[in-house]
Amino acid sequence: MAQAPMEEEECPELVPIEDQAVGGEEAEPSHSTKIPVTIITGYLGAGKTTLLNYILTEQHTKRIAVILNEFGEGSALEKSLAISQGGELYEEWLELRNGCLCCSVKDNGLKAIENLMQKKGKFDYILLETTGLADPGAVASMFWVDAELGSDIYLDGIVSVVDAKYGLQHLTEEKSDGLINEATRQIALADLIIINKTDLISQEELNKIRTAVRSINGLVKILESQRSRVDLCEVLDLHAFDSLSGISLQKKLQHVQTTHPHLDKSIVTVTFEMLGNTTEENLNEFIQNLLWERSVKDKAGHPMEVIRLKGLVSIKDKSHQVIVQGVHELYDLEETMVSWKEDDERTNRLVLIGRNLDKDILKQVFIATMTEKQENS
Ligand SMILES: Nc1nc2c(ncn2[C@@H]2O[C@H](COP(=O)(O)OP(=O)(O)OP(=O)(O)O)[C@@H](O)[C@H]2O)c(=O)[nH]1
Ligand SMILES: [Zn+2]
Repeated sequence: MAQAPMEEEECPELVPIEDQAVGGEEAEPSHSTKIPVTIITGYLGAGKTTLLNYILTEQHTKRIAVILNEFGEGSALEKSLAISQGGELYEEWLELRNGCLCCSVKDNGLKAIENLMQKKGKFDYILLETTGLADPGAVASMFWVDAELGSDIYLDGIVSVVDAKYGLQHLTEEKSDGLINEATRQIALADLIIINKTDLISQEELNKIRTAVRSINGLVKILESQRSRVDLCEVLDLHAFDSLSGISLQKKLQHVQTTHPHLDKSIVTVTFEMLGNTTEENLNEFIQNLLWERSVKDKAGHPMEVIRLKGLVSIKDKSHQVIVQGVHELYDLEETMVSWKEDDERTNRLVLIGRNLDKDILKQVFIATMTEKQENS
């Protein structure tokens, strides 16, 4: 179950979600009948639309719906949701009641998708292109949370297209409010990175951008492309957010290394492993202190800011490995299909991507949370 902190900001004029219980469909749709959504993000002009078009022309077995997510900054009250399928373009107008992306999209965007599916029949796949300045975390969260509401859509993965020529420049742009810039967020959150437009740069420049991307996200798979031409098996059906990714995550986690600040002074990947079992309660406490309370601080006293969290942990009395997923303040624990063998050493491995992260402190806090409650109980 994805967990979110209690909403503190006020969220005016939320449109109530109607038609929740249409017909007698009580059983949650099984995974195979749910429709995956891949979020395609990347800075302005990086090659997102080119990738979408490439997928649409290459993919002939799936009915793919494409959503151009023009929601975002600014005060525009109406935005269009264009959906193309098999070359036809449908457009629906959405009214955004306020400027808040997460609130408006959550209630209107999904509704529009669901309405469209009712009208046009089911799709096999949804591709959603965000605007270049979007924080994909907000968009990802809405699909993730909605999965709890019995929606038949699930988040498959976040793909970020990086402009080979201007990517470095985008990553170093400083925001006046001191927040993490969008280009960096898009890389931190990605399950797959495509460095596109490699025709425009030298091998040396390519190495530089690769290094920069890797320094931010130590976990992500990196592809290179021209005109966004990549093997579609690497893009679709990643299952990056569900327990099916348990096996591949296990392999991946073994190779992740803590990265060191490179460009942006502070965004890094930190990974650590702790032998033993934890409990669900302790794990929740650790994660909530980190993501919600922001009470875990680095040596200089800055709160650690986690954008993406992944892990495989061992919960006492559970026979299978448990996968931990986090995007911003949302997180989720789910039992995988990978069981602990008799002679396996039970272990917990976490990967965190974010700012002001200090591996030693994180490890200490994790251990402290693990032992604290066990002694009490
Ligand atoms: N040289 C070169 N140009 C490319 C490549 N891929 C895409 N382009 C061009 O780059 C421009 C932007 O591509 P888009 O796919 O529209 O980029 P986008 O990320 O969707 O852009 P926005 O939606 O405006 O943020 C277009 O003119 C493309 O033709 C590439 O590999 N090499
Ligand atoms: Zn585009």
